[in-house]
Amino acid sequence: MAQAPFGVLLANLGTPDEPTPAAVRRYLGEFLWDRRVIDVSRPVWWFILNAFVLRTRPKRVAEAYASVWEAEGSPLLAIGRRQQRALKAHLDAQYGCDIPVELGMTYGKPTMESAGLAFRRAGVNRILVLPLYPQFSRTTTAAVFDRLADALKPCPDIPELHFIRDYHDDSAYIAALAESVREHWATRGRQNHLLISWHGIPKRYADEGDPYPKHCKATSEALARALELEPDQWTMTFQSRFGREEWLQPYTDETLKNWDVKATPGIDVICPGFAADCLETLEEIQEENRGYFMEAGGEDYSYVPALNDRESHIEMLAGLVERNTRNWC
Ligand SMILES: C=CC1=C(C)c2cc3[nH]c(cc4nc(cc5[nH]c(cc1n2)c(C)c5CCC(=O)O)C(CCC(=O)O)=C4C)c(C)c3C=C
Ligand SMILES: [Fe+2]
Ligand SMILES: [Fe+2]
Repeated sequence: MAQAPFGVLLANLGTPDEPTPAAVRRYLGEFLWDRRVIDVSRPVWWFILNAFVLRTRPKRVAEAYASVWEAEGSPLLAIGRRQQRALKAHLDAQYGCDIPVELGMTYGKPTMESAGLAFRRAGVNRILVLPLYPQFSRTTTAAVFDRLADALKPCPDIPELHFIRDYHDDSAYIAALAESVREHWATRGRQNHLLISWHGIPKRYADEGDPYPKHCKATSEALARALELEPDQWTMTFQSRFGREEWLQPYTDETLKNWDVKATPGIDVICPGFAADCLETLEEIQEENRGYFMEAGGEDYSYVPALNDRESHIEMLAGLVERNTRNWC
């Protein structure tokens, strides 16, 4: 086979190795120490993190992970591996050569270093970095950038890199989301309303210039347009609050607890910011938040799965790769 013109690094957040308090503690210790995620002054945050957060949170969160753990491991990693294999098969056929596709996590395994080593072994010195975050945020996309730069620090030479910053308004991404909702309606029945839930960030980060909420709004509006929804047929909210600071509003859990169930007894819920299902969708959205809605008197609550390794998602990612590597082919 011909020499590969480039490699693709699929980057995602990372996940614990096991659904145990010890493994979750290791994972959270690395994740929550990143200044891109939490920017509180280091001595103050070191004390809060070690004296409180890492003493209490891992046990509860490990139980939540255990409830969604798959035979292949954490859903985020298991689905990430399936995405990696499917994208590679697609690109190999498209380019007629062996295109290395590696998975690298910002926190935990597989590390960015292991991905870099695989590219070196394959002999590629041009790498397309594709963070699996459609909407840019300093807390996720910029953290990939930092982690990659750290991984490259010991290298005497570095590869040529192209970094995809976001794809929140990519037409194939919006079409894949709309297709997944239509398919869900066809198989599970259509509810009265679509709730579009996004992982939140502290409001202060947005006030300081993080474009994340603007990207979420643009994706939500484009999806609603693609599905021909009227403004009163969809709502956008933010989930996964952490700490005491104000986060982006409206909050998903509060919205569901106060839902007007008489007017709208059934809802479909989608989380377009997650390229792969994970703890935040499978446990927090599909279980915990369903509970709030049903307790409020709701009748039907139906979660539309993430794009995961569905064909239209892989084709969309292959399209991004193609457009961003034209100079290299
Ligand atoms: C200050 C804390 C956090 C910010 C800011 C944040 C932003 C953010 N996160 C994602 C995507 C994911 N987050 C996931 C889990 C998770 N997130 C936080 C905290 C912040 N996230 C924590 C503490 C956790 C772990 C679980 C817990 O302790 O509650 C995951 C799932 C990982 C998995 O293993 O399944 C994802 C994915 C985005 C997109 C985002 C900002 C845009
Ligand atoms: Fe998060
Ligand atoms: Fe959560």
